Formats: sequence, C-alpha cells, structure tokens
Amino acid sequence: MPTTLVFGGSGQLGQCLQHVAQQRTITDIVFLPEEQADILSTETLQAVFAEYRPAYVINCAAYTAVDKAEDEVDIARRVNRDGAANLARLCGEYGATLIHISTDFVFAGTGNQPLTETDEAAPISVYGLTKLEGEQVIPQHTERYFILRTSWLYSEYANNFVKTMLRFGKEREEMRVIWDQLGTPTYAIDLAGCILHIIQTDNTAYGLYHYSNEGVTSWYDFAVAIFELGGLPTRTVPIRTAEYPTKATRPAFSVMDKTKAKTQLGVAIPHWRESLVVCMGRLK
Ligand SMILES: NC(=O)C1=CN([C@@H]2O[C@H](COP(=O)(O)OP(=O)(O)OC[C@H]3O[C@@H](n4cnc5c(N)ncnc54)[C@H](OP(=O)(O)O)[C@@H]3O)[C@@H](O)[C@H]2O)C=CC1
Ligand SMILES: Cc1cn([C@H]2C[C@H](O)[C@@H](COP(=O)(O)OP(=O)(O)O[C@H]3O[C@@H](C)C(=O)[C@@H](O)[C@H]3O)O2)c(=O)[nH]c1=O
Repeated sequence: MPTTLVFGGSGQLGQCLQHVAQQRTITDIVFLPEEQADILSTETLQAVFAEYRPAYVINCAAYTAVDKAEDEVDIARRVNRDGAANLARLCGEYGATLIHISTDFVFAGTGNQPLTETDEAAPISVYGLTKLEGEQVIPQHTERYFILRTSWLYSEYANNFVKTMLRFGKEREEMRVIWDQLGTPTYAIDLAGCILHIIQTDNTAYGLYHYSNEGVTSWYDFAVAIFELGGLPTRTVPIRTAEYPTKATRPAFSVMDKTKAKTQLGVAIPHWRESLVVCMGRLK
C-alpha cells in the first residue's frame, strides 16, 4: 500500500485503523498520536510531510467533546477547521490524497428522510459548526480529498456510547435514554475498513460521502440492544430530549443515505445490529 500517515492515531478511529491495518497486513502506514504530530503545529506538520512524503493522509484528529465545545469554541474551531486546513494545504503541496472524517452533526436534524450529500448542512452545535467549517476549507487547498461523514461511532476502543452503557448498566438498575433522536450507529472498525478500502483500491472518485452502518434506530433502542447483547438486566426507560438537558443541542434526525458510498466506493455496509454483535463479542 502507498505510504499513509494517520493523524489522531491514538483516538478511537485511529486505534480501529491500527487493528484493521494489522488484520490486512498493511505495513506502510504510520500512526501519529497528538504528542508526536499536533495538527495545529505547521512546523511539525511540515517536518512530518518532508520525512514521509505520504501518498495518503488520514485525518482522525478532532475536537469531539460535543457539550464542552459549547464553552470552548476557539479550541474546537482551531482543531476541527484550522487543523483540517493545515493538512489539506500540505496534501496539496505534496500531491497526497486526504481522507478526512466529518459528522452527522453538521445537519440540523429537522427532517425525516435519509440525508444525502447534497442536502443542506445547518449545524445546531459548536461541534457541528466547526466540523462543517473543516469540510468547507479542505477543497480550498486540494482537489484530492475524500470527506466521510459518519455518525454515532463506537468500538471496543476509547470512550463511546456502548462502553458508557455497559459501565453504567453494571452499576445501575435503570437507565433513562432518549428515544426521540434518530440516527444510525457506526462500528468504527467498519469505517476503518472502508477508509483502507479506498486506499487499497486506489479510488479516485474524490468528494463528500456518507458512511454509517445500515438501518435506523434511537439512542434508546440502541441502549436496549446493548443491554440485551451484554446480558445485563438493566431496565431502559425511554425519555424525551427535553428530559435529558445537555449543553449542546443534538439533531433529532440524522439518518444518512449511503447510496453514494456503496456505488462509488464499492463498499458493502453491515446493518448496525450485526456490527454491534461483533463488537460486543470482542468486548466480552
Ligand atoms: N466519536 C463519534 O461518535 C463520532 C466521531 N466522528 C468524527 O470521527 C473522527 C474520529 O473520532 P473519534 O476517533 O471517535 O474521536 P476521538 O476523540 O477518540 O479521537 C480524536 C483524536 O484526536 C486527537 N487530537 C485532538 N486534538 C488534536 C491535535 N491538535 N492534533 C492531533 N491530534 C489531536 C485526540 O487526542 P487527545 O485525546 O489527546 O485530545 C484524539 O486522540 C473525528 O473527526 C470525529 O469528529 C464523526 C461522527 C461520530
Ligand atoms: C449517557 C446517556 C446519554 N444519553 C443520550 C444523550 C445523547 O443524546 C445521546 C448520545 O450521548 P453521548 O454523549 O454518548 O454521545 P454524543 O457525544 O452526543 O455523540 C456524538 O458524538 C459526536 C462526536 C458525533 O460526531 C456524533 O455522531 C455523535 O456520535 O444519548 C441518554 O439519553 N442517557 C444517558 O444515560
């Protein structure tokens, strides 16, 4: 495989990429944690690009604390917008292809039909806004990019909803979980597989793509499935968003249409429950 650099290499998706790269015996891939490659340090980035001269750059680095971002607008914007711009600029200079990850939170979530890549983005949170700004700066620096919007990422690595539910579920008899926010969970291992597939197939259908698992669910139904598969007796109580106040507002409906990814990238996408079974098996 052509030389590939992964920024944000120790986050959830970064660790999933490491796992899948190992499974596929891909060796020409370098994982850079924040300590080694801060995407805000142009000096460090220049040195890293000059050393490796990558053909591909995968940007897994991001500011992902959705509620905290409401109070930390500046740092969220610097990482999610300026960091993306720094990488895109260098990719342009070096002729590398950038694979960047974005989010369903760029949508307002007021509709009820699966969202396509051409639907209007209108973020309702600082995190969503800064991620959209990141999407928008990339084409200003390079034409060779893939932006993959994904949603509700979970895996056996780092912190995520599945691990939170399992932890609380063991301690509590009852969990109150929102049922009026609909979307699709994405097993980060599946997304990692899709990213590496783009590189391994030398795909040049650059542009914006939606990628989540198949199907639709609510956080409540997702939690019910997690407890069921985890063999936990935890009672799950469906609540409305208003009953679970959070600093950031989240989209009520962010189900994404994956037709473009399936046709142009040639990926087969598992149903969210099928992938949850795999992840739960690994967590056990
Ligand atoms: N998690 C989710 O549910 C979803 C995530 N996404 C997107 O997917 C991508 C991957 O997310 P995920 O792996 O879950 O997120 P994580 O928060 O697990 O990983 C992000 C990584 O970026 C690192 N990072 C932060 N700032 C910098 C910086 N300045 N330079 C270099 N690295 C930095 C973080 O390091 P540290 O921890 O040390 O700060 C962390 O390791 C992100 O773009 C995110 O926006 C999209 C939809 C859903
Ligand atoms: C812990 C918990 C959460 N919830 C709700 C709150 C929220 O609406 C939903 C998910 O909460 P979390 O805080 O785990 O996840 P959240 O940070 O909202 O997840 C988002 O992260 C960013 C990075 C993304 O890009 C999004 O796609 C999405 O995955 O579940 C409950 O209803 N009950 C609970 O006990």
